[in-house]
Amino acid sequence: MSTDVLPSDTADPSEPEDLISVTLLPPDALADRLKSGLLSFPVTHFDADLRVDEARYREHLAWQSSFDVAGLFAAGGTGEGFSMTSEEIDRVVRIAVEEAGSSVPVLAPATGSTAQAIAQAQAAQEAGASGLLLFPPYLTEASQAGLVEHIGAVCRATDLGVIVYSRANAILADVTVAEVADRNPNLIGLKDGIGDIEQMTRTYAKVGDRLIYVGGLPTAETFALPLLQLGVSTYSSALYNFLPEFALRFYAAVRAQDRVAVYSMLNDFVLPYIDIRDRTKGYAVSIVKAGLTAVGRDGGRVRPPLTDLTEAERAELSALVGKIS
Ligand SMILES: O=CCCC(=O)C(=O)O
Repeated sequence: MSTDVLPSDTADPSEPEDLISVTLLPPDALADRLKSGLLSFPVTHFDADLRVDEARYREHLAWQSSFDVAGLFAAGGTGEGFSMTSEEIDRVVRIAVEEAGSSVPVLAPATGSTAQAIAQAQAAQEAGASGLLLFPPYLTEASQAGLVEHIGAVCRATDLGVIVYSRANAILADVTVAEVADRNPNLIGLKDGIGDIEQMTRTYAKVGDRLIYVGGLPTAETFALPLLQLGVSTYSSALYNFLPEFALRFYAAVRAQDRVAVYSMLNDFVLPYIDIRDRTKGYAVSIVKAGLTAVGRDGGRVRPPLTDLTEAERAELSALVGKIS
């Protein structure tokens, strides 16, 4: 298993320069790239039998990477990585690197047990991914000391930059974030899936710019403006899947701290959108696929344990999308 990652200053002459410059970024360069813009978390398309629909996924990736985004996280939360086998994740990551990797850094998930996350991290490096998003371990509760060991084991298994996802059974205290940042040079970021203002404040106060910070709550636009003030570097946008121009306009308004523009877009779309989203657990992903269908790009169905929007909810969403399109 090759573990050497060619940083751009030792490019392989047989590789086209742009491929080396985007997909094989050293961790610190990846961090700088990711914090510079909005982050794409593409859905993964499934066919009528809920198998990965490669053709439609490729088409979606080509569209998503044609706009100015800083990174693309394959098989992330919105990508339903939690519903895939390791083999499917590897396949989806390889497709994403092929389809989008020459224009935007592609990051892969590392999920589940420590052993599984290590195997996925090494497969992702082999597949040409630029970095990793380390998800919480599966199911079990864990102590902070146990999470430090889990995160360290995965970081040591790869040369890629790693972003750790604080959420669910893996909520990281500020002192834990400081410890894993100190122990793991290739740990480049923290994705916040909690939205606790005090916790984010304490973490940034203690760790500062040693890490980048990704706002990663469902429909992250809702929290983007206040989180920016706490030190959060950027955020992941699921809305970007079906309203890329809107999502980029929203991101620009957040960066400009244009409160009037941000609240206008929150009122016009985001808040009514999350009213639909909040009707059923898991809709944060299902509504994105329904949004793709609403804009004329079939998003397909979600896999269990998620459920799809009802026809009435789809009609409500289409009407909302129609108002801002
Ligand atoms: O707004 C979106 C959150 C997307 C995300 O962070 C994920 O899919 O994991």
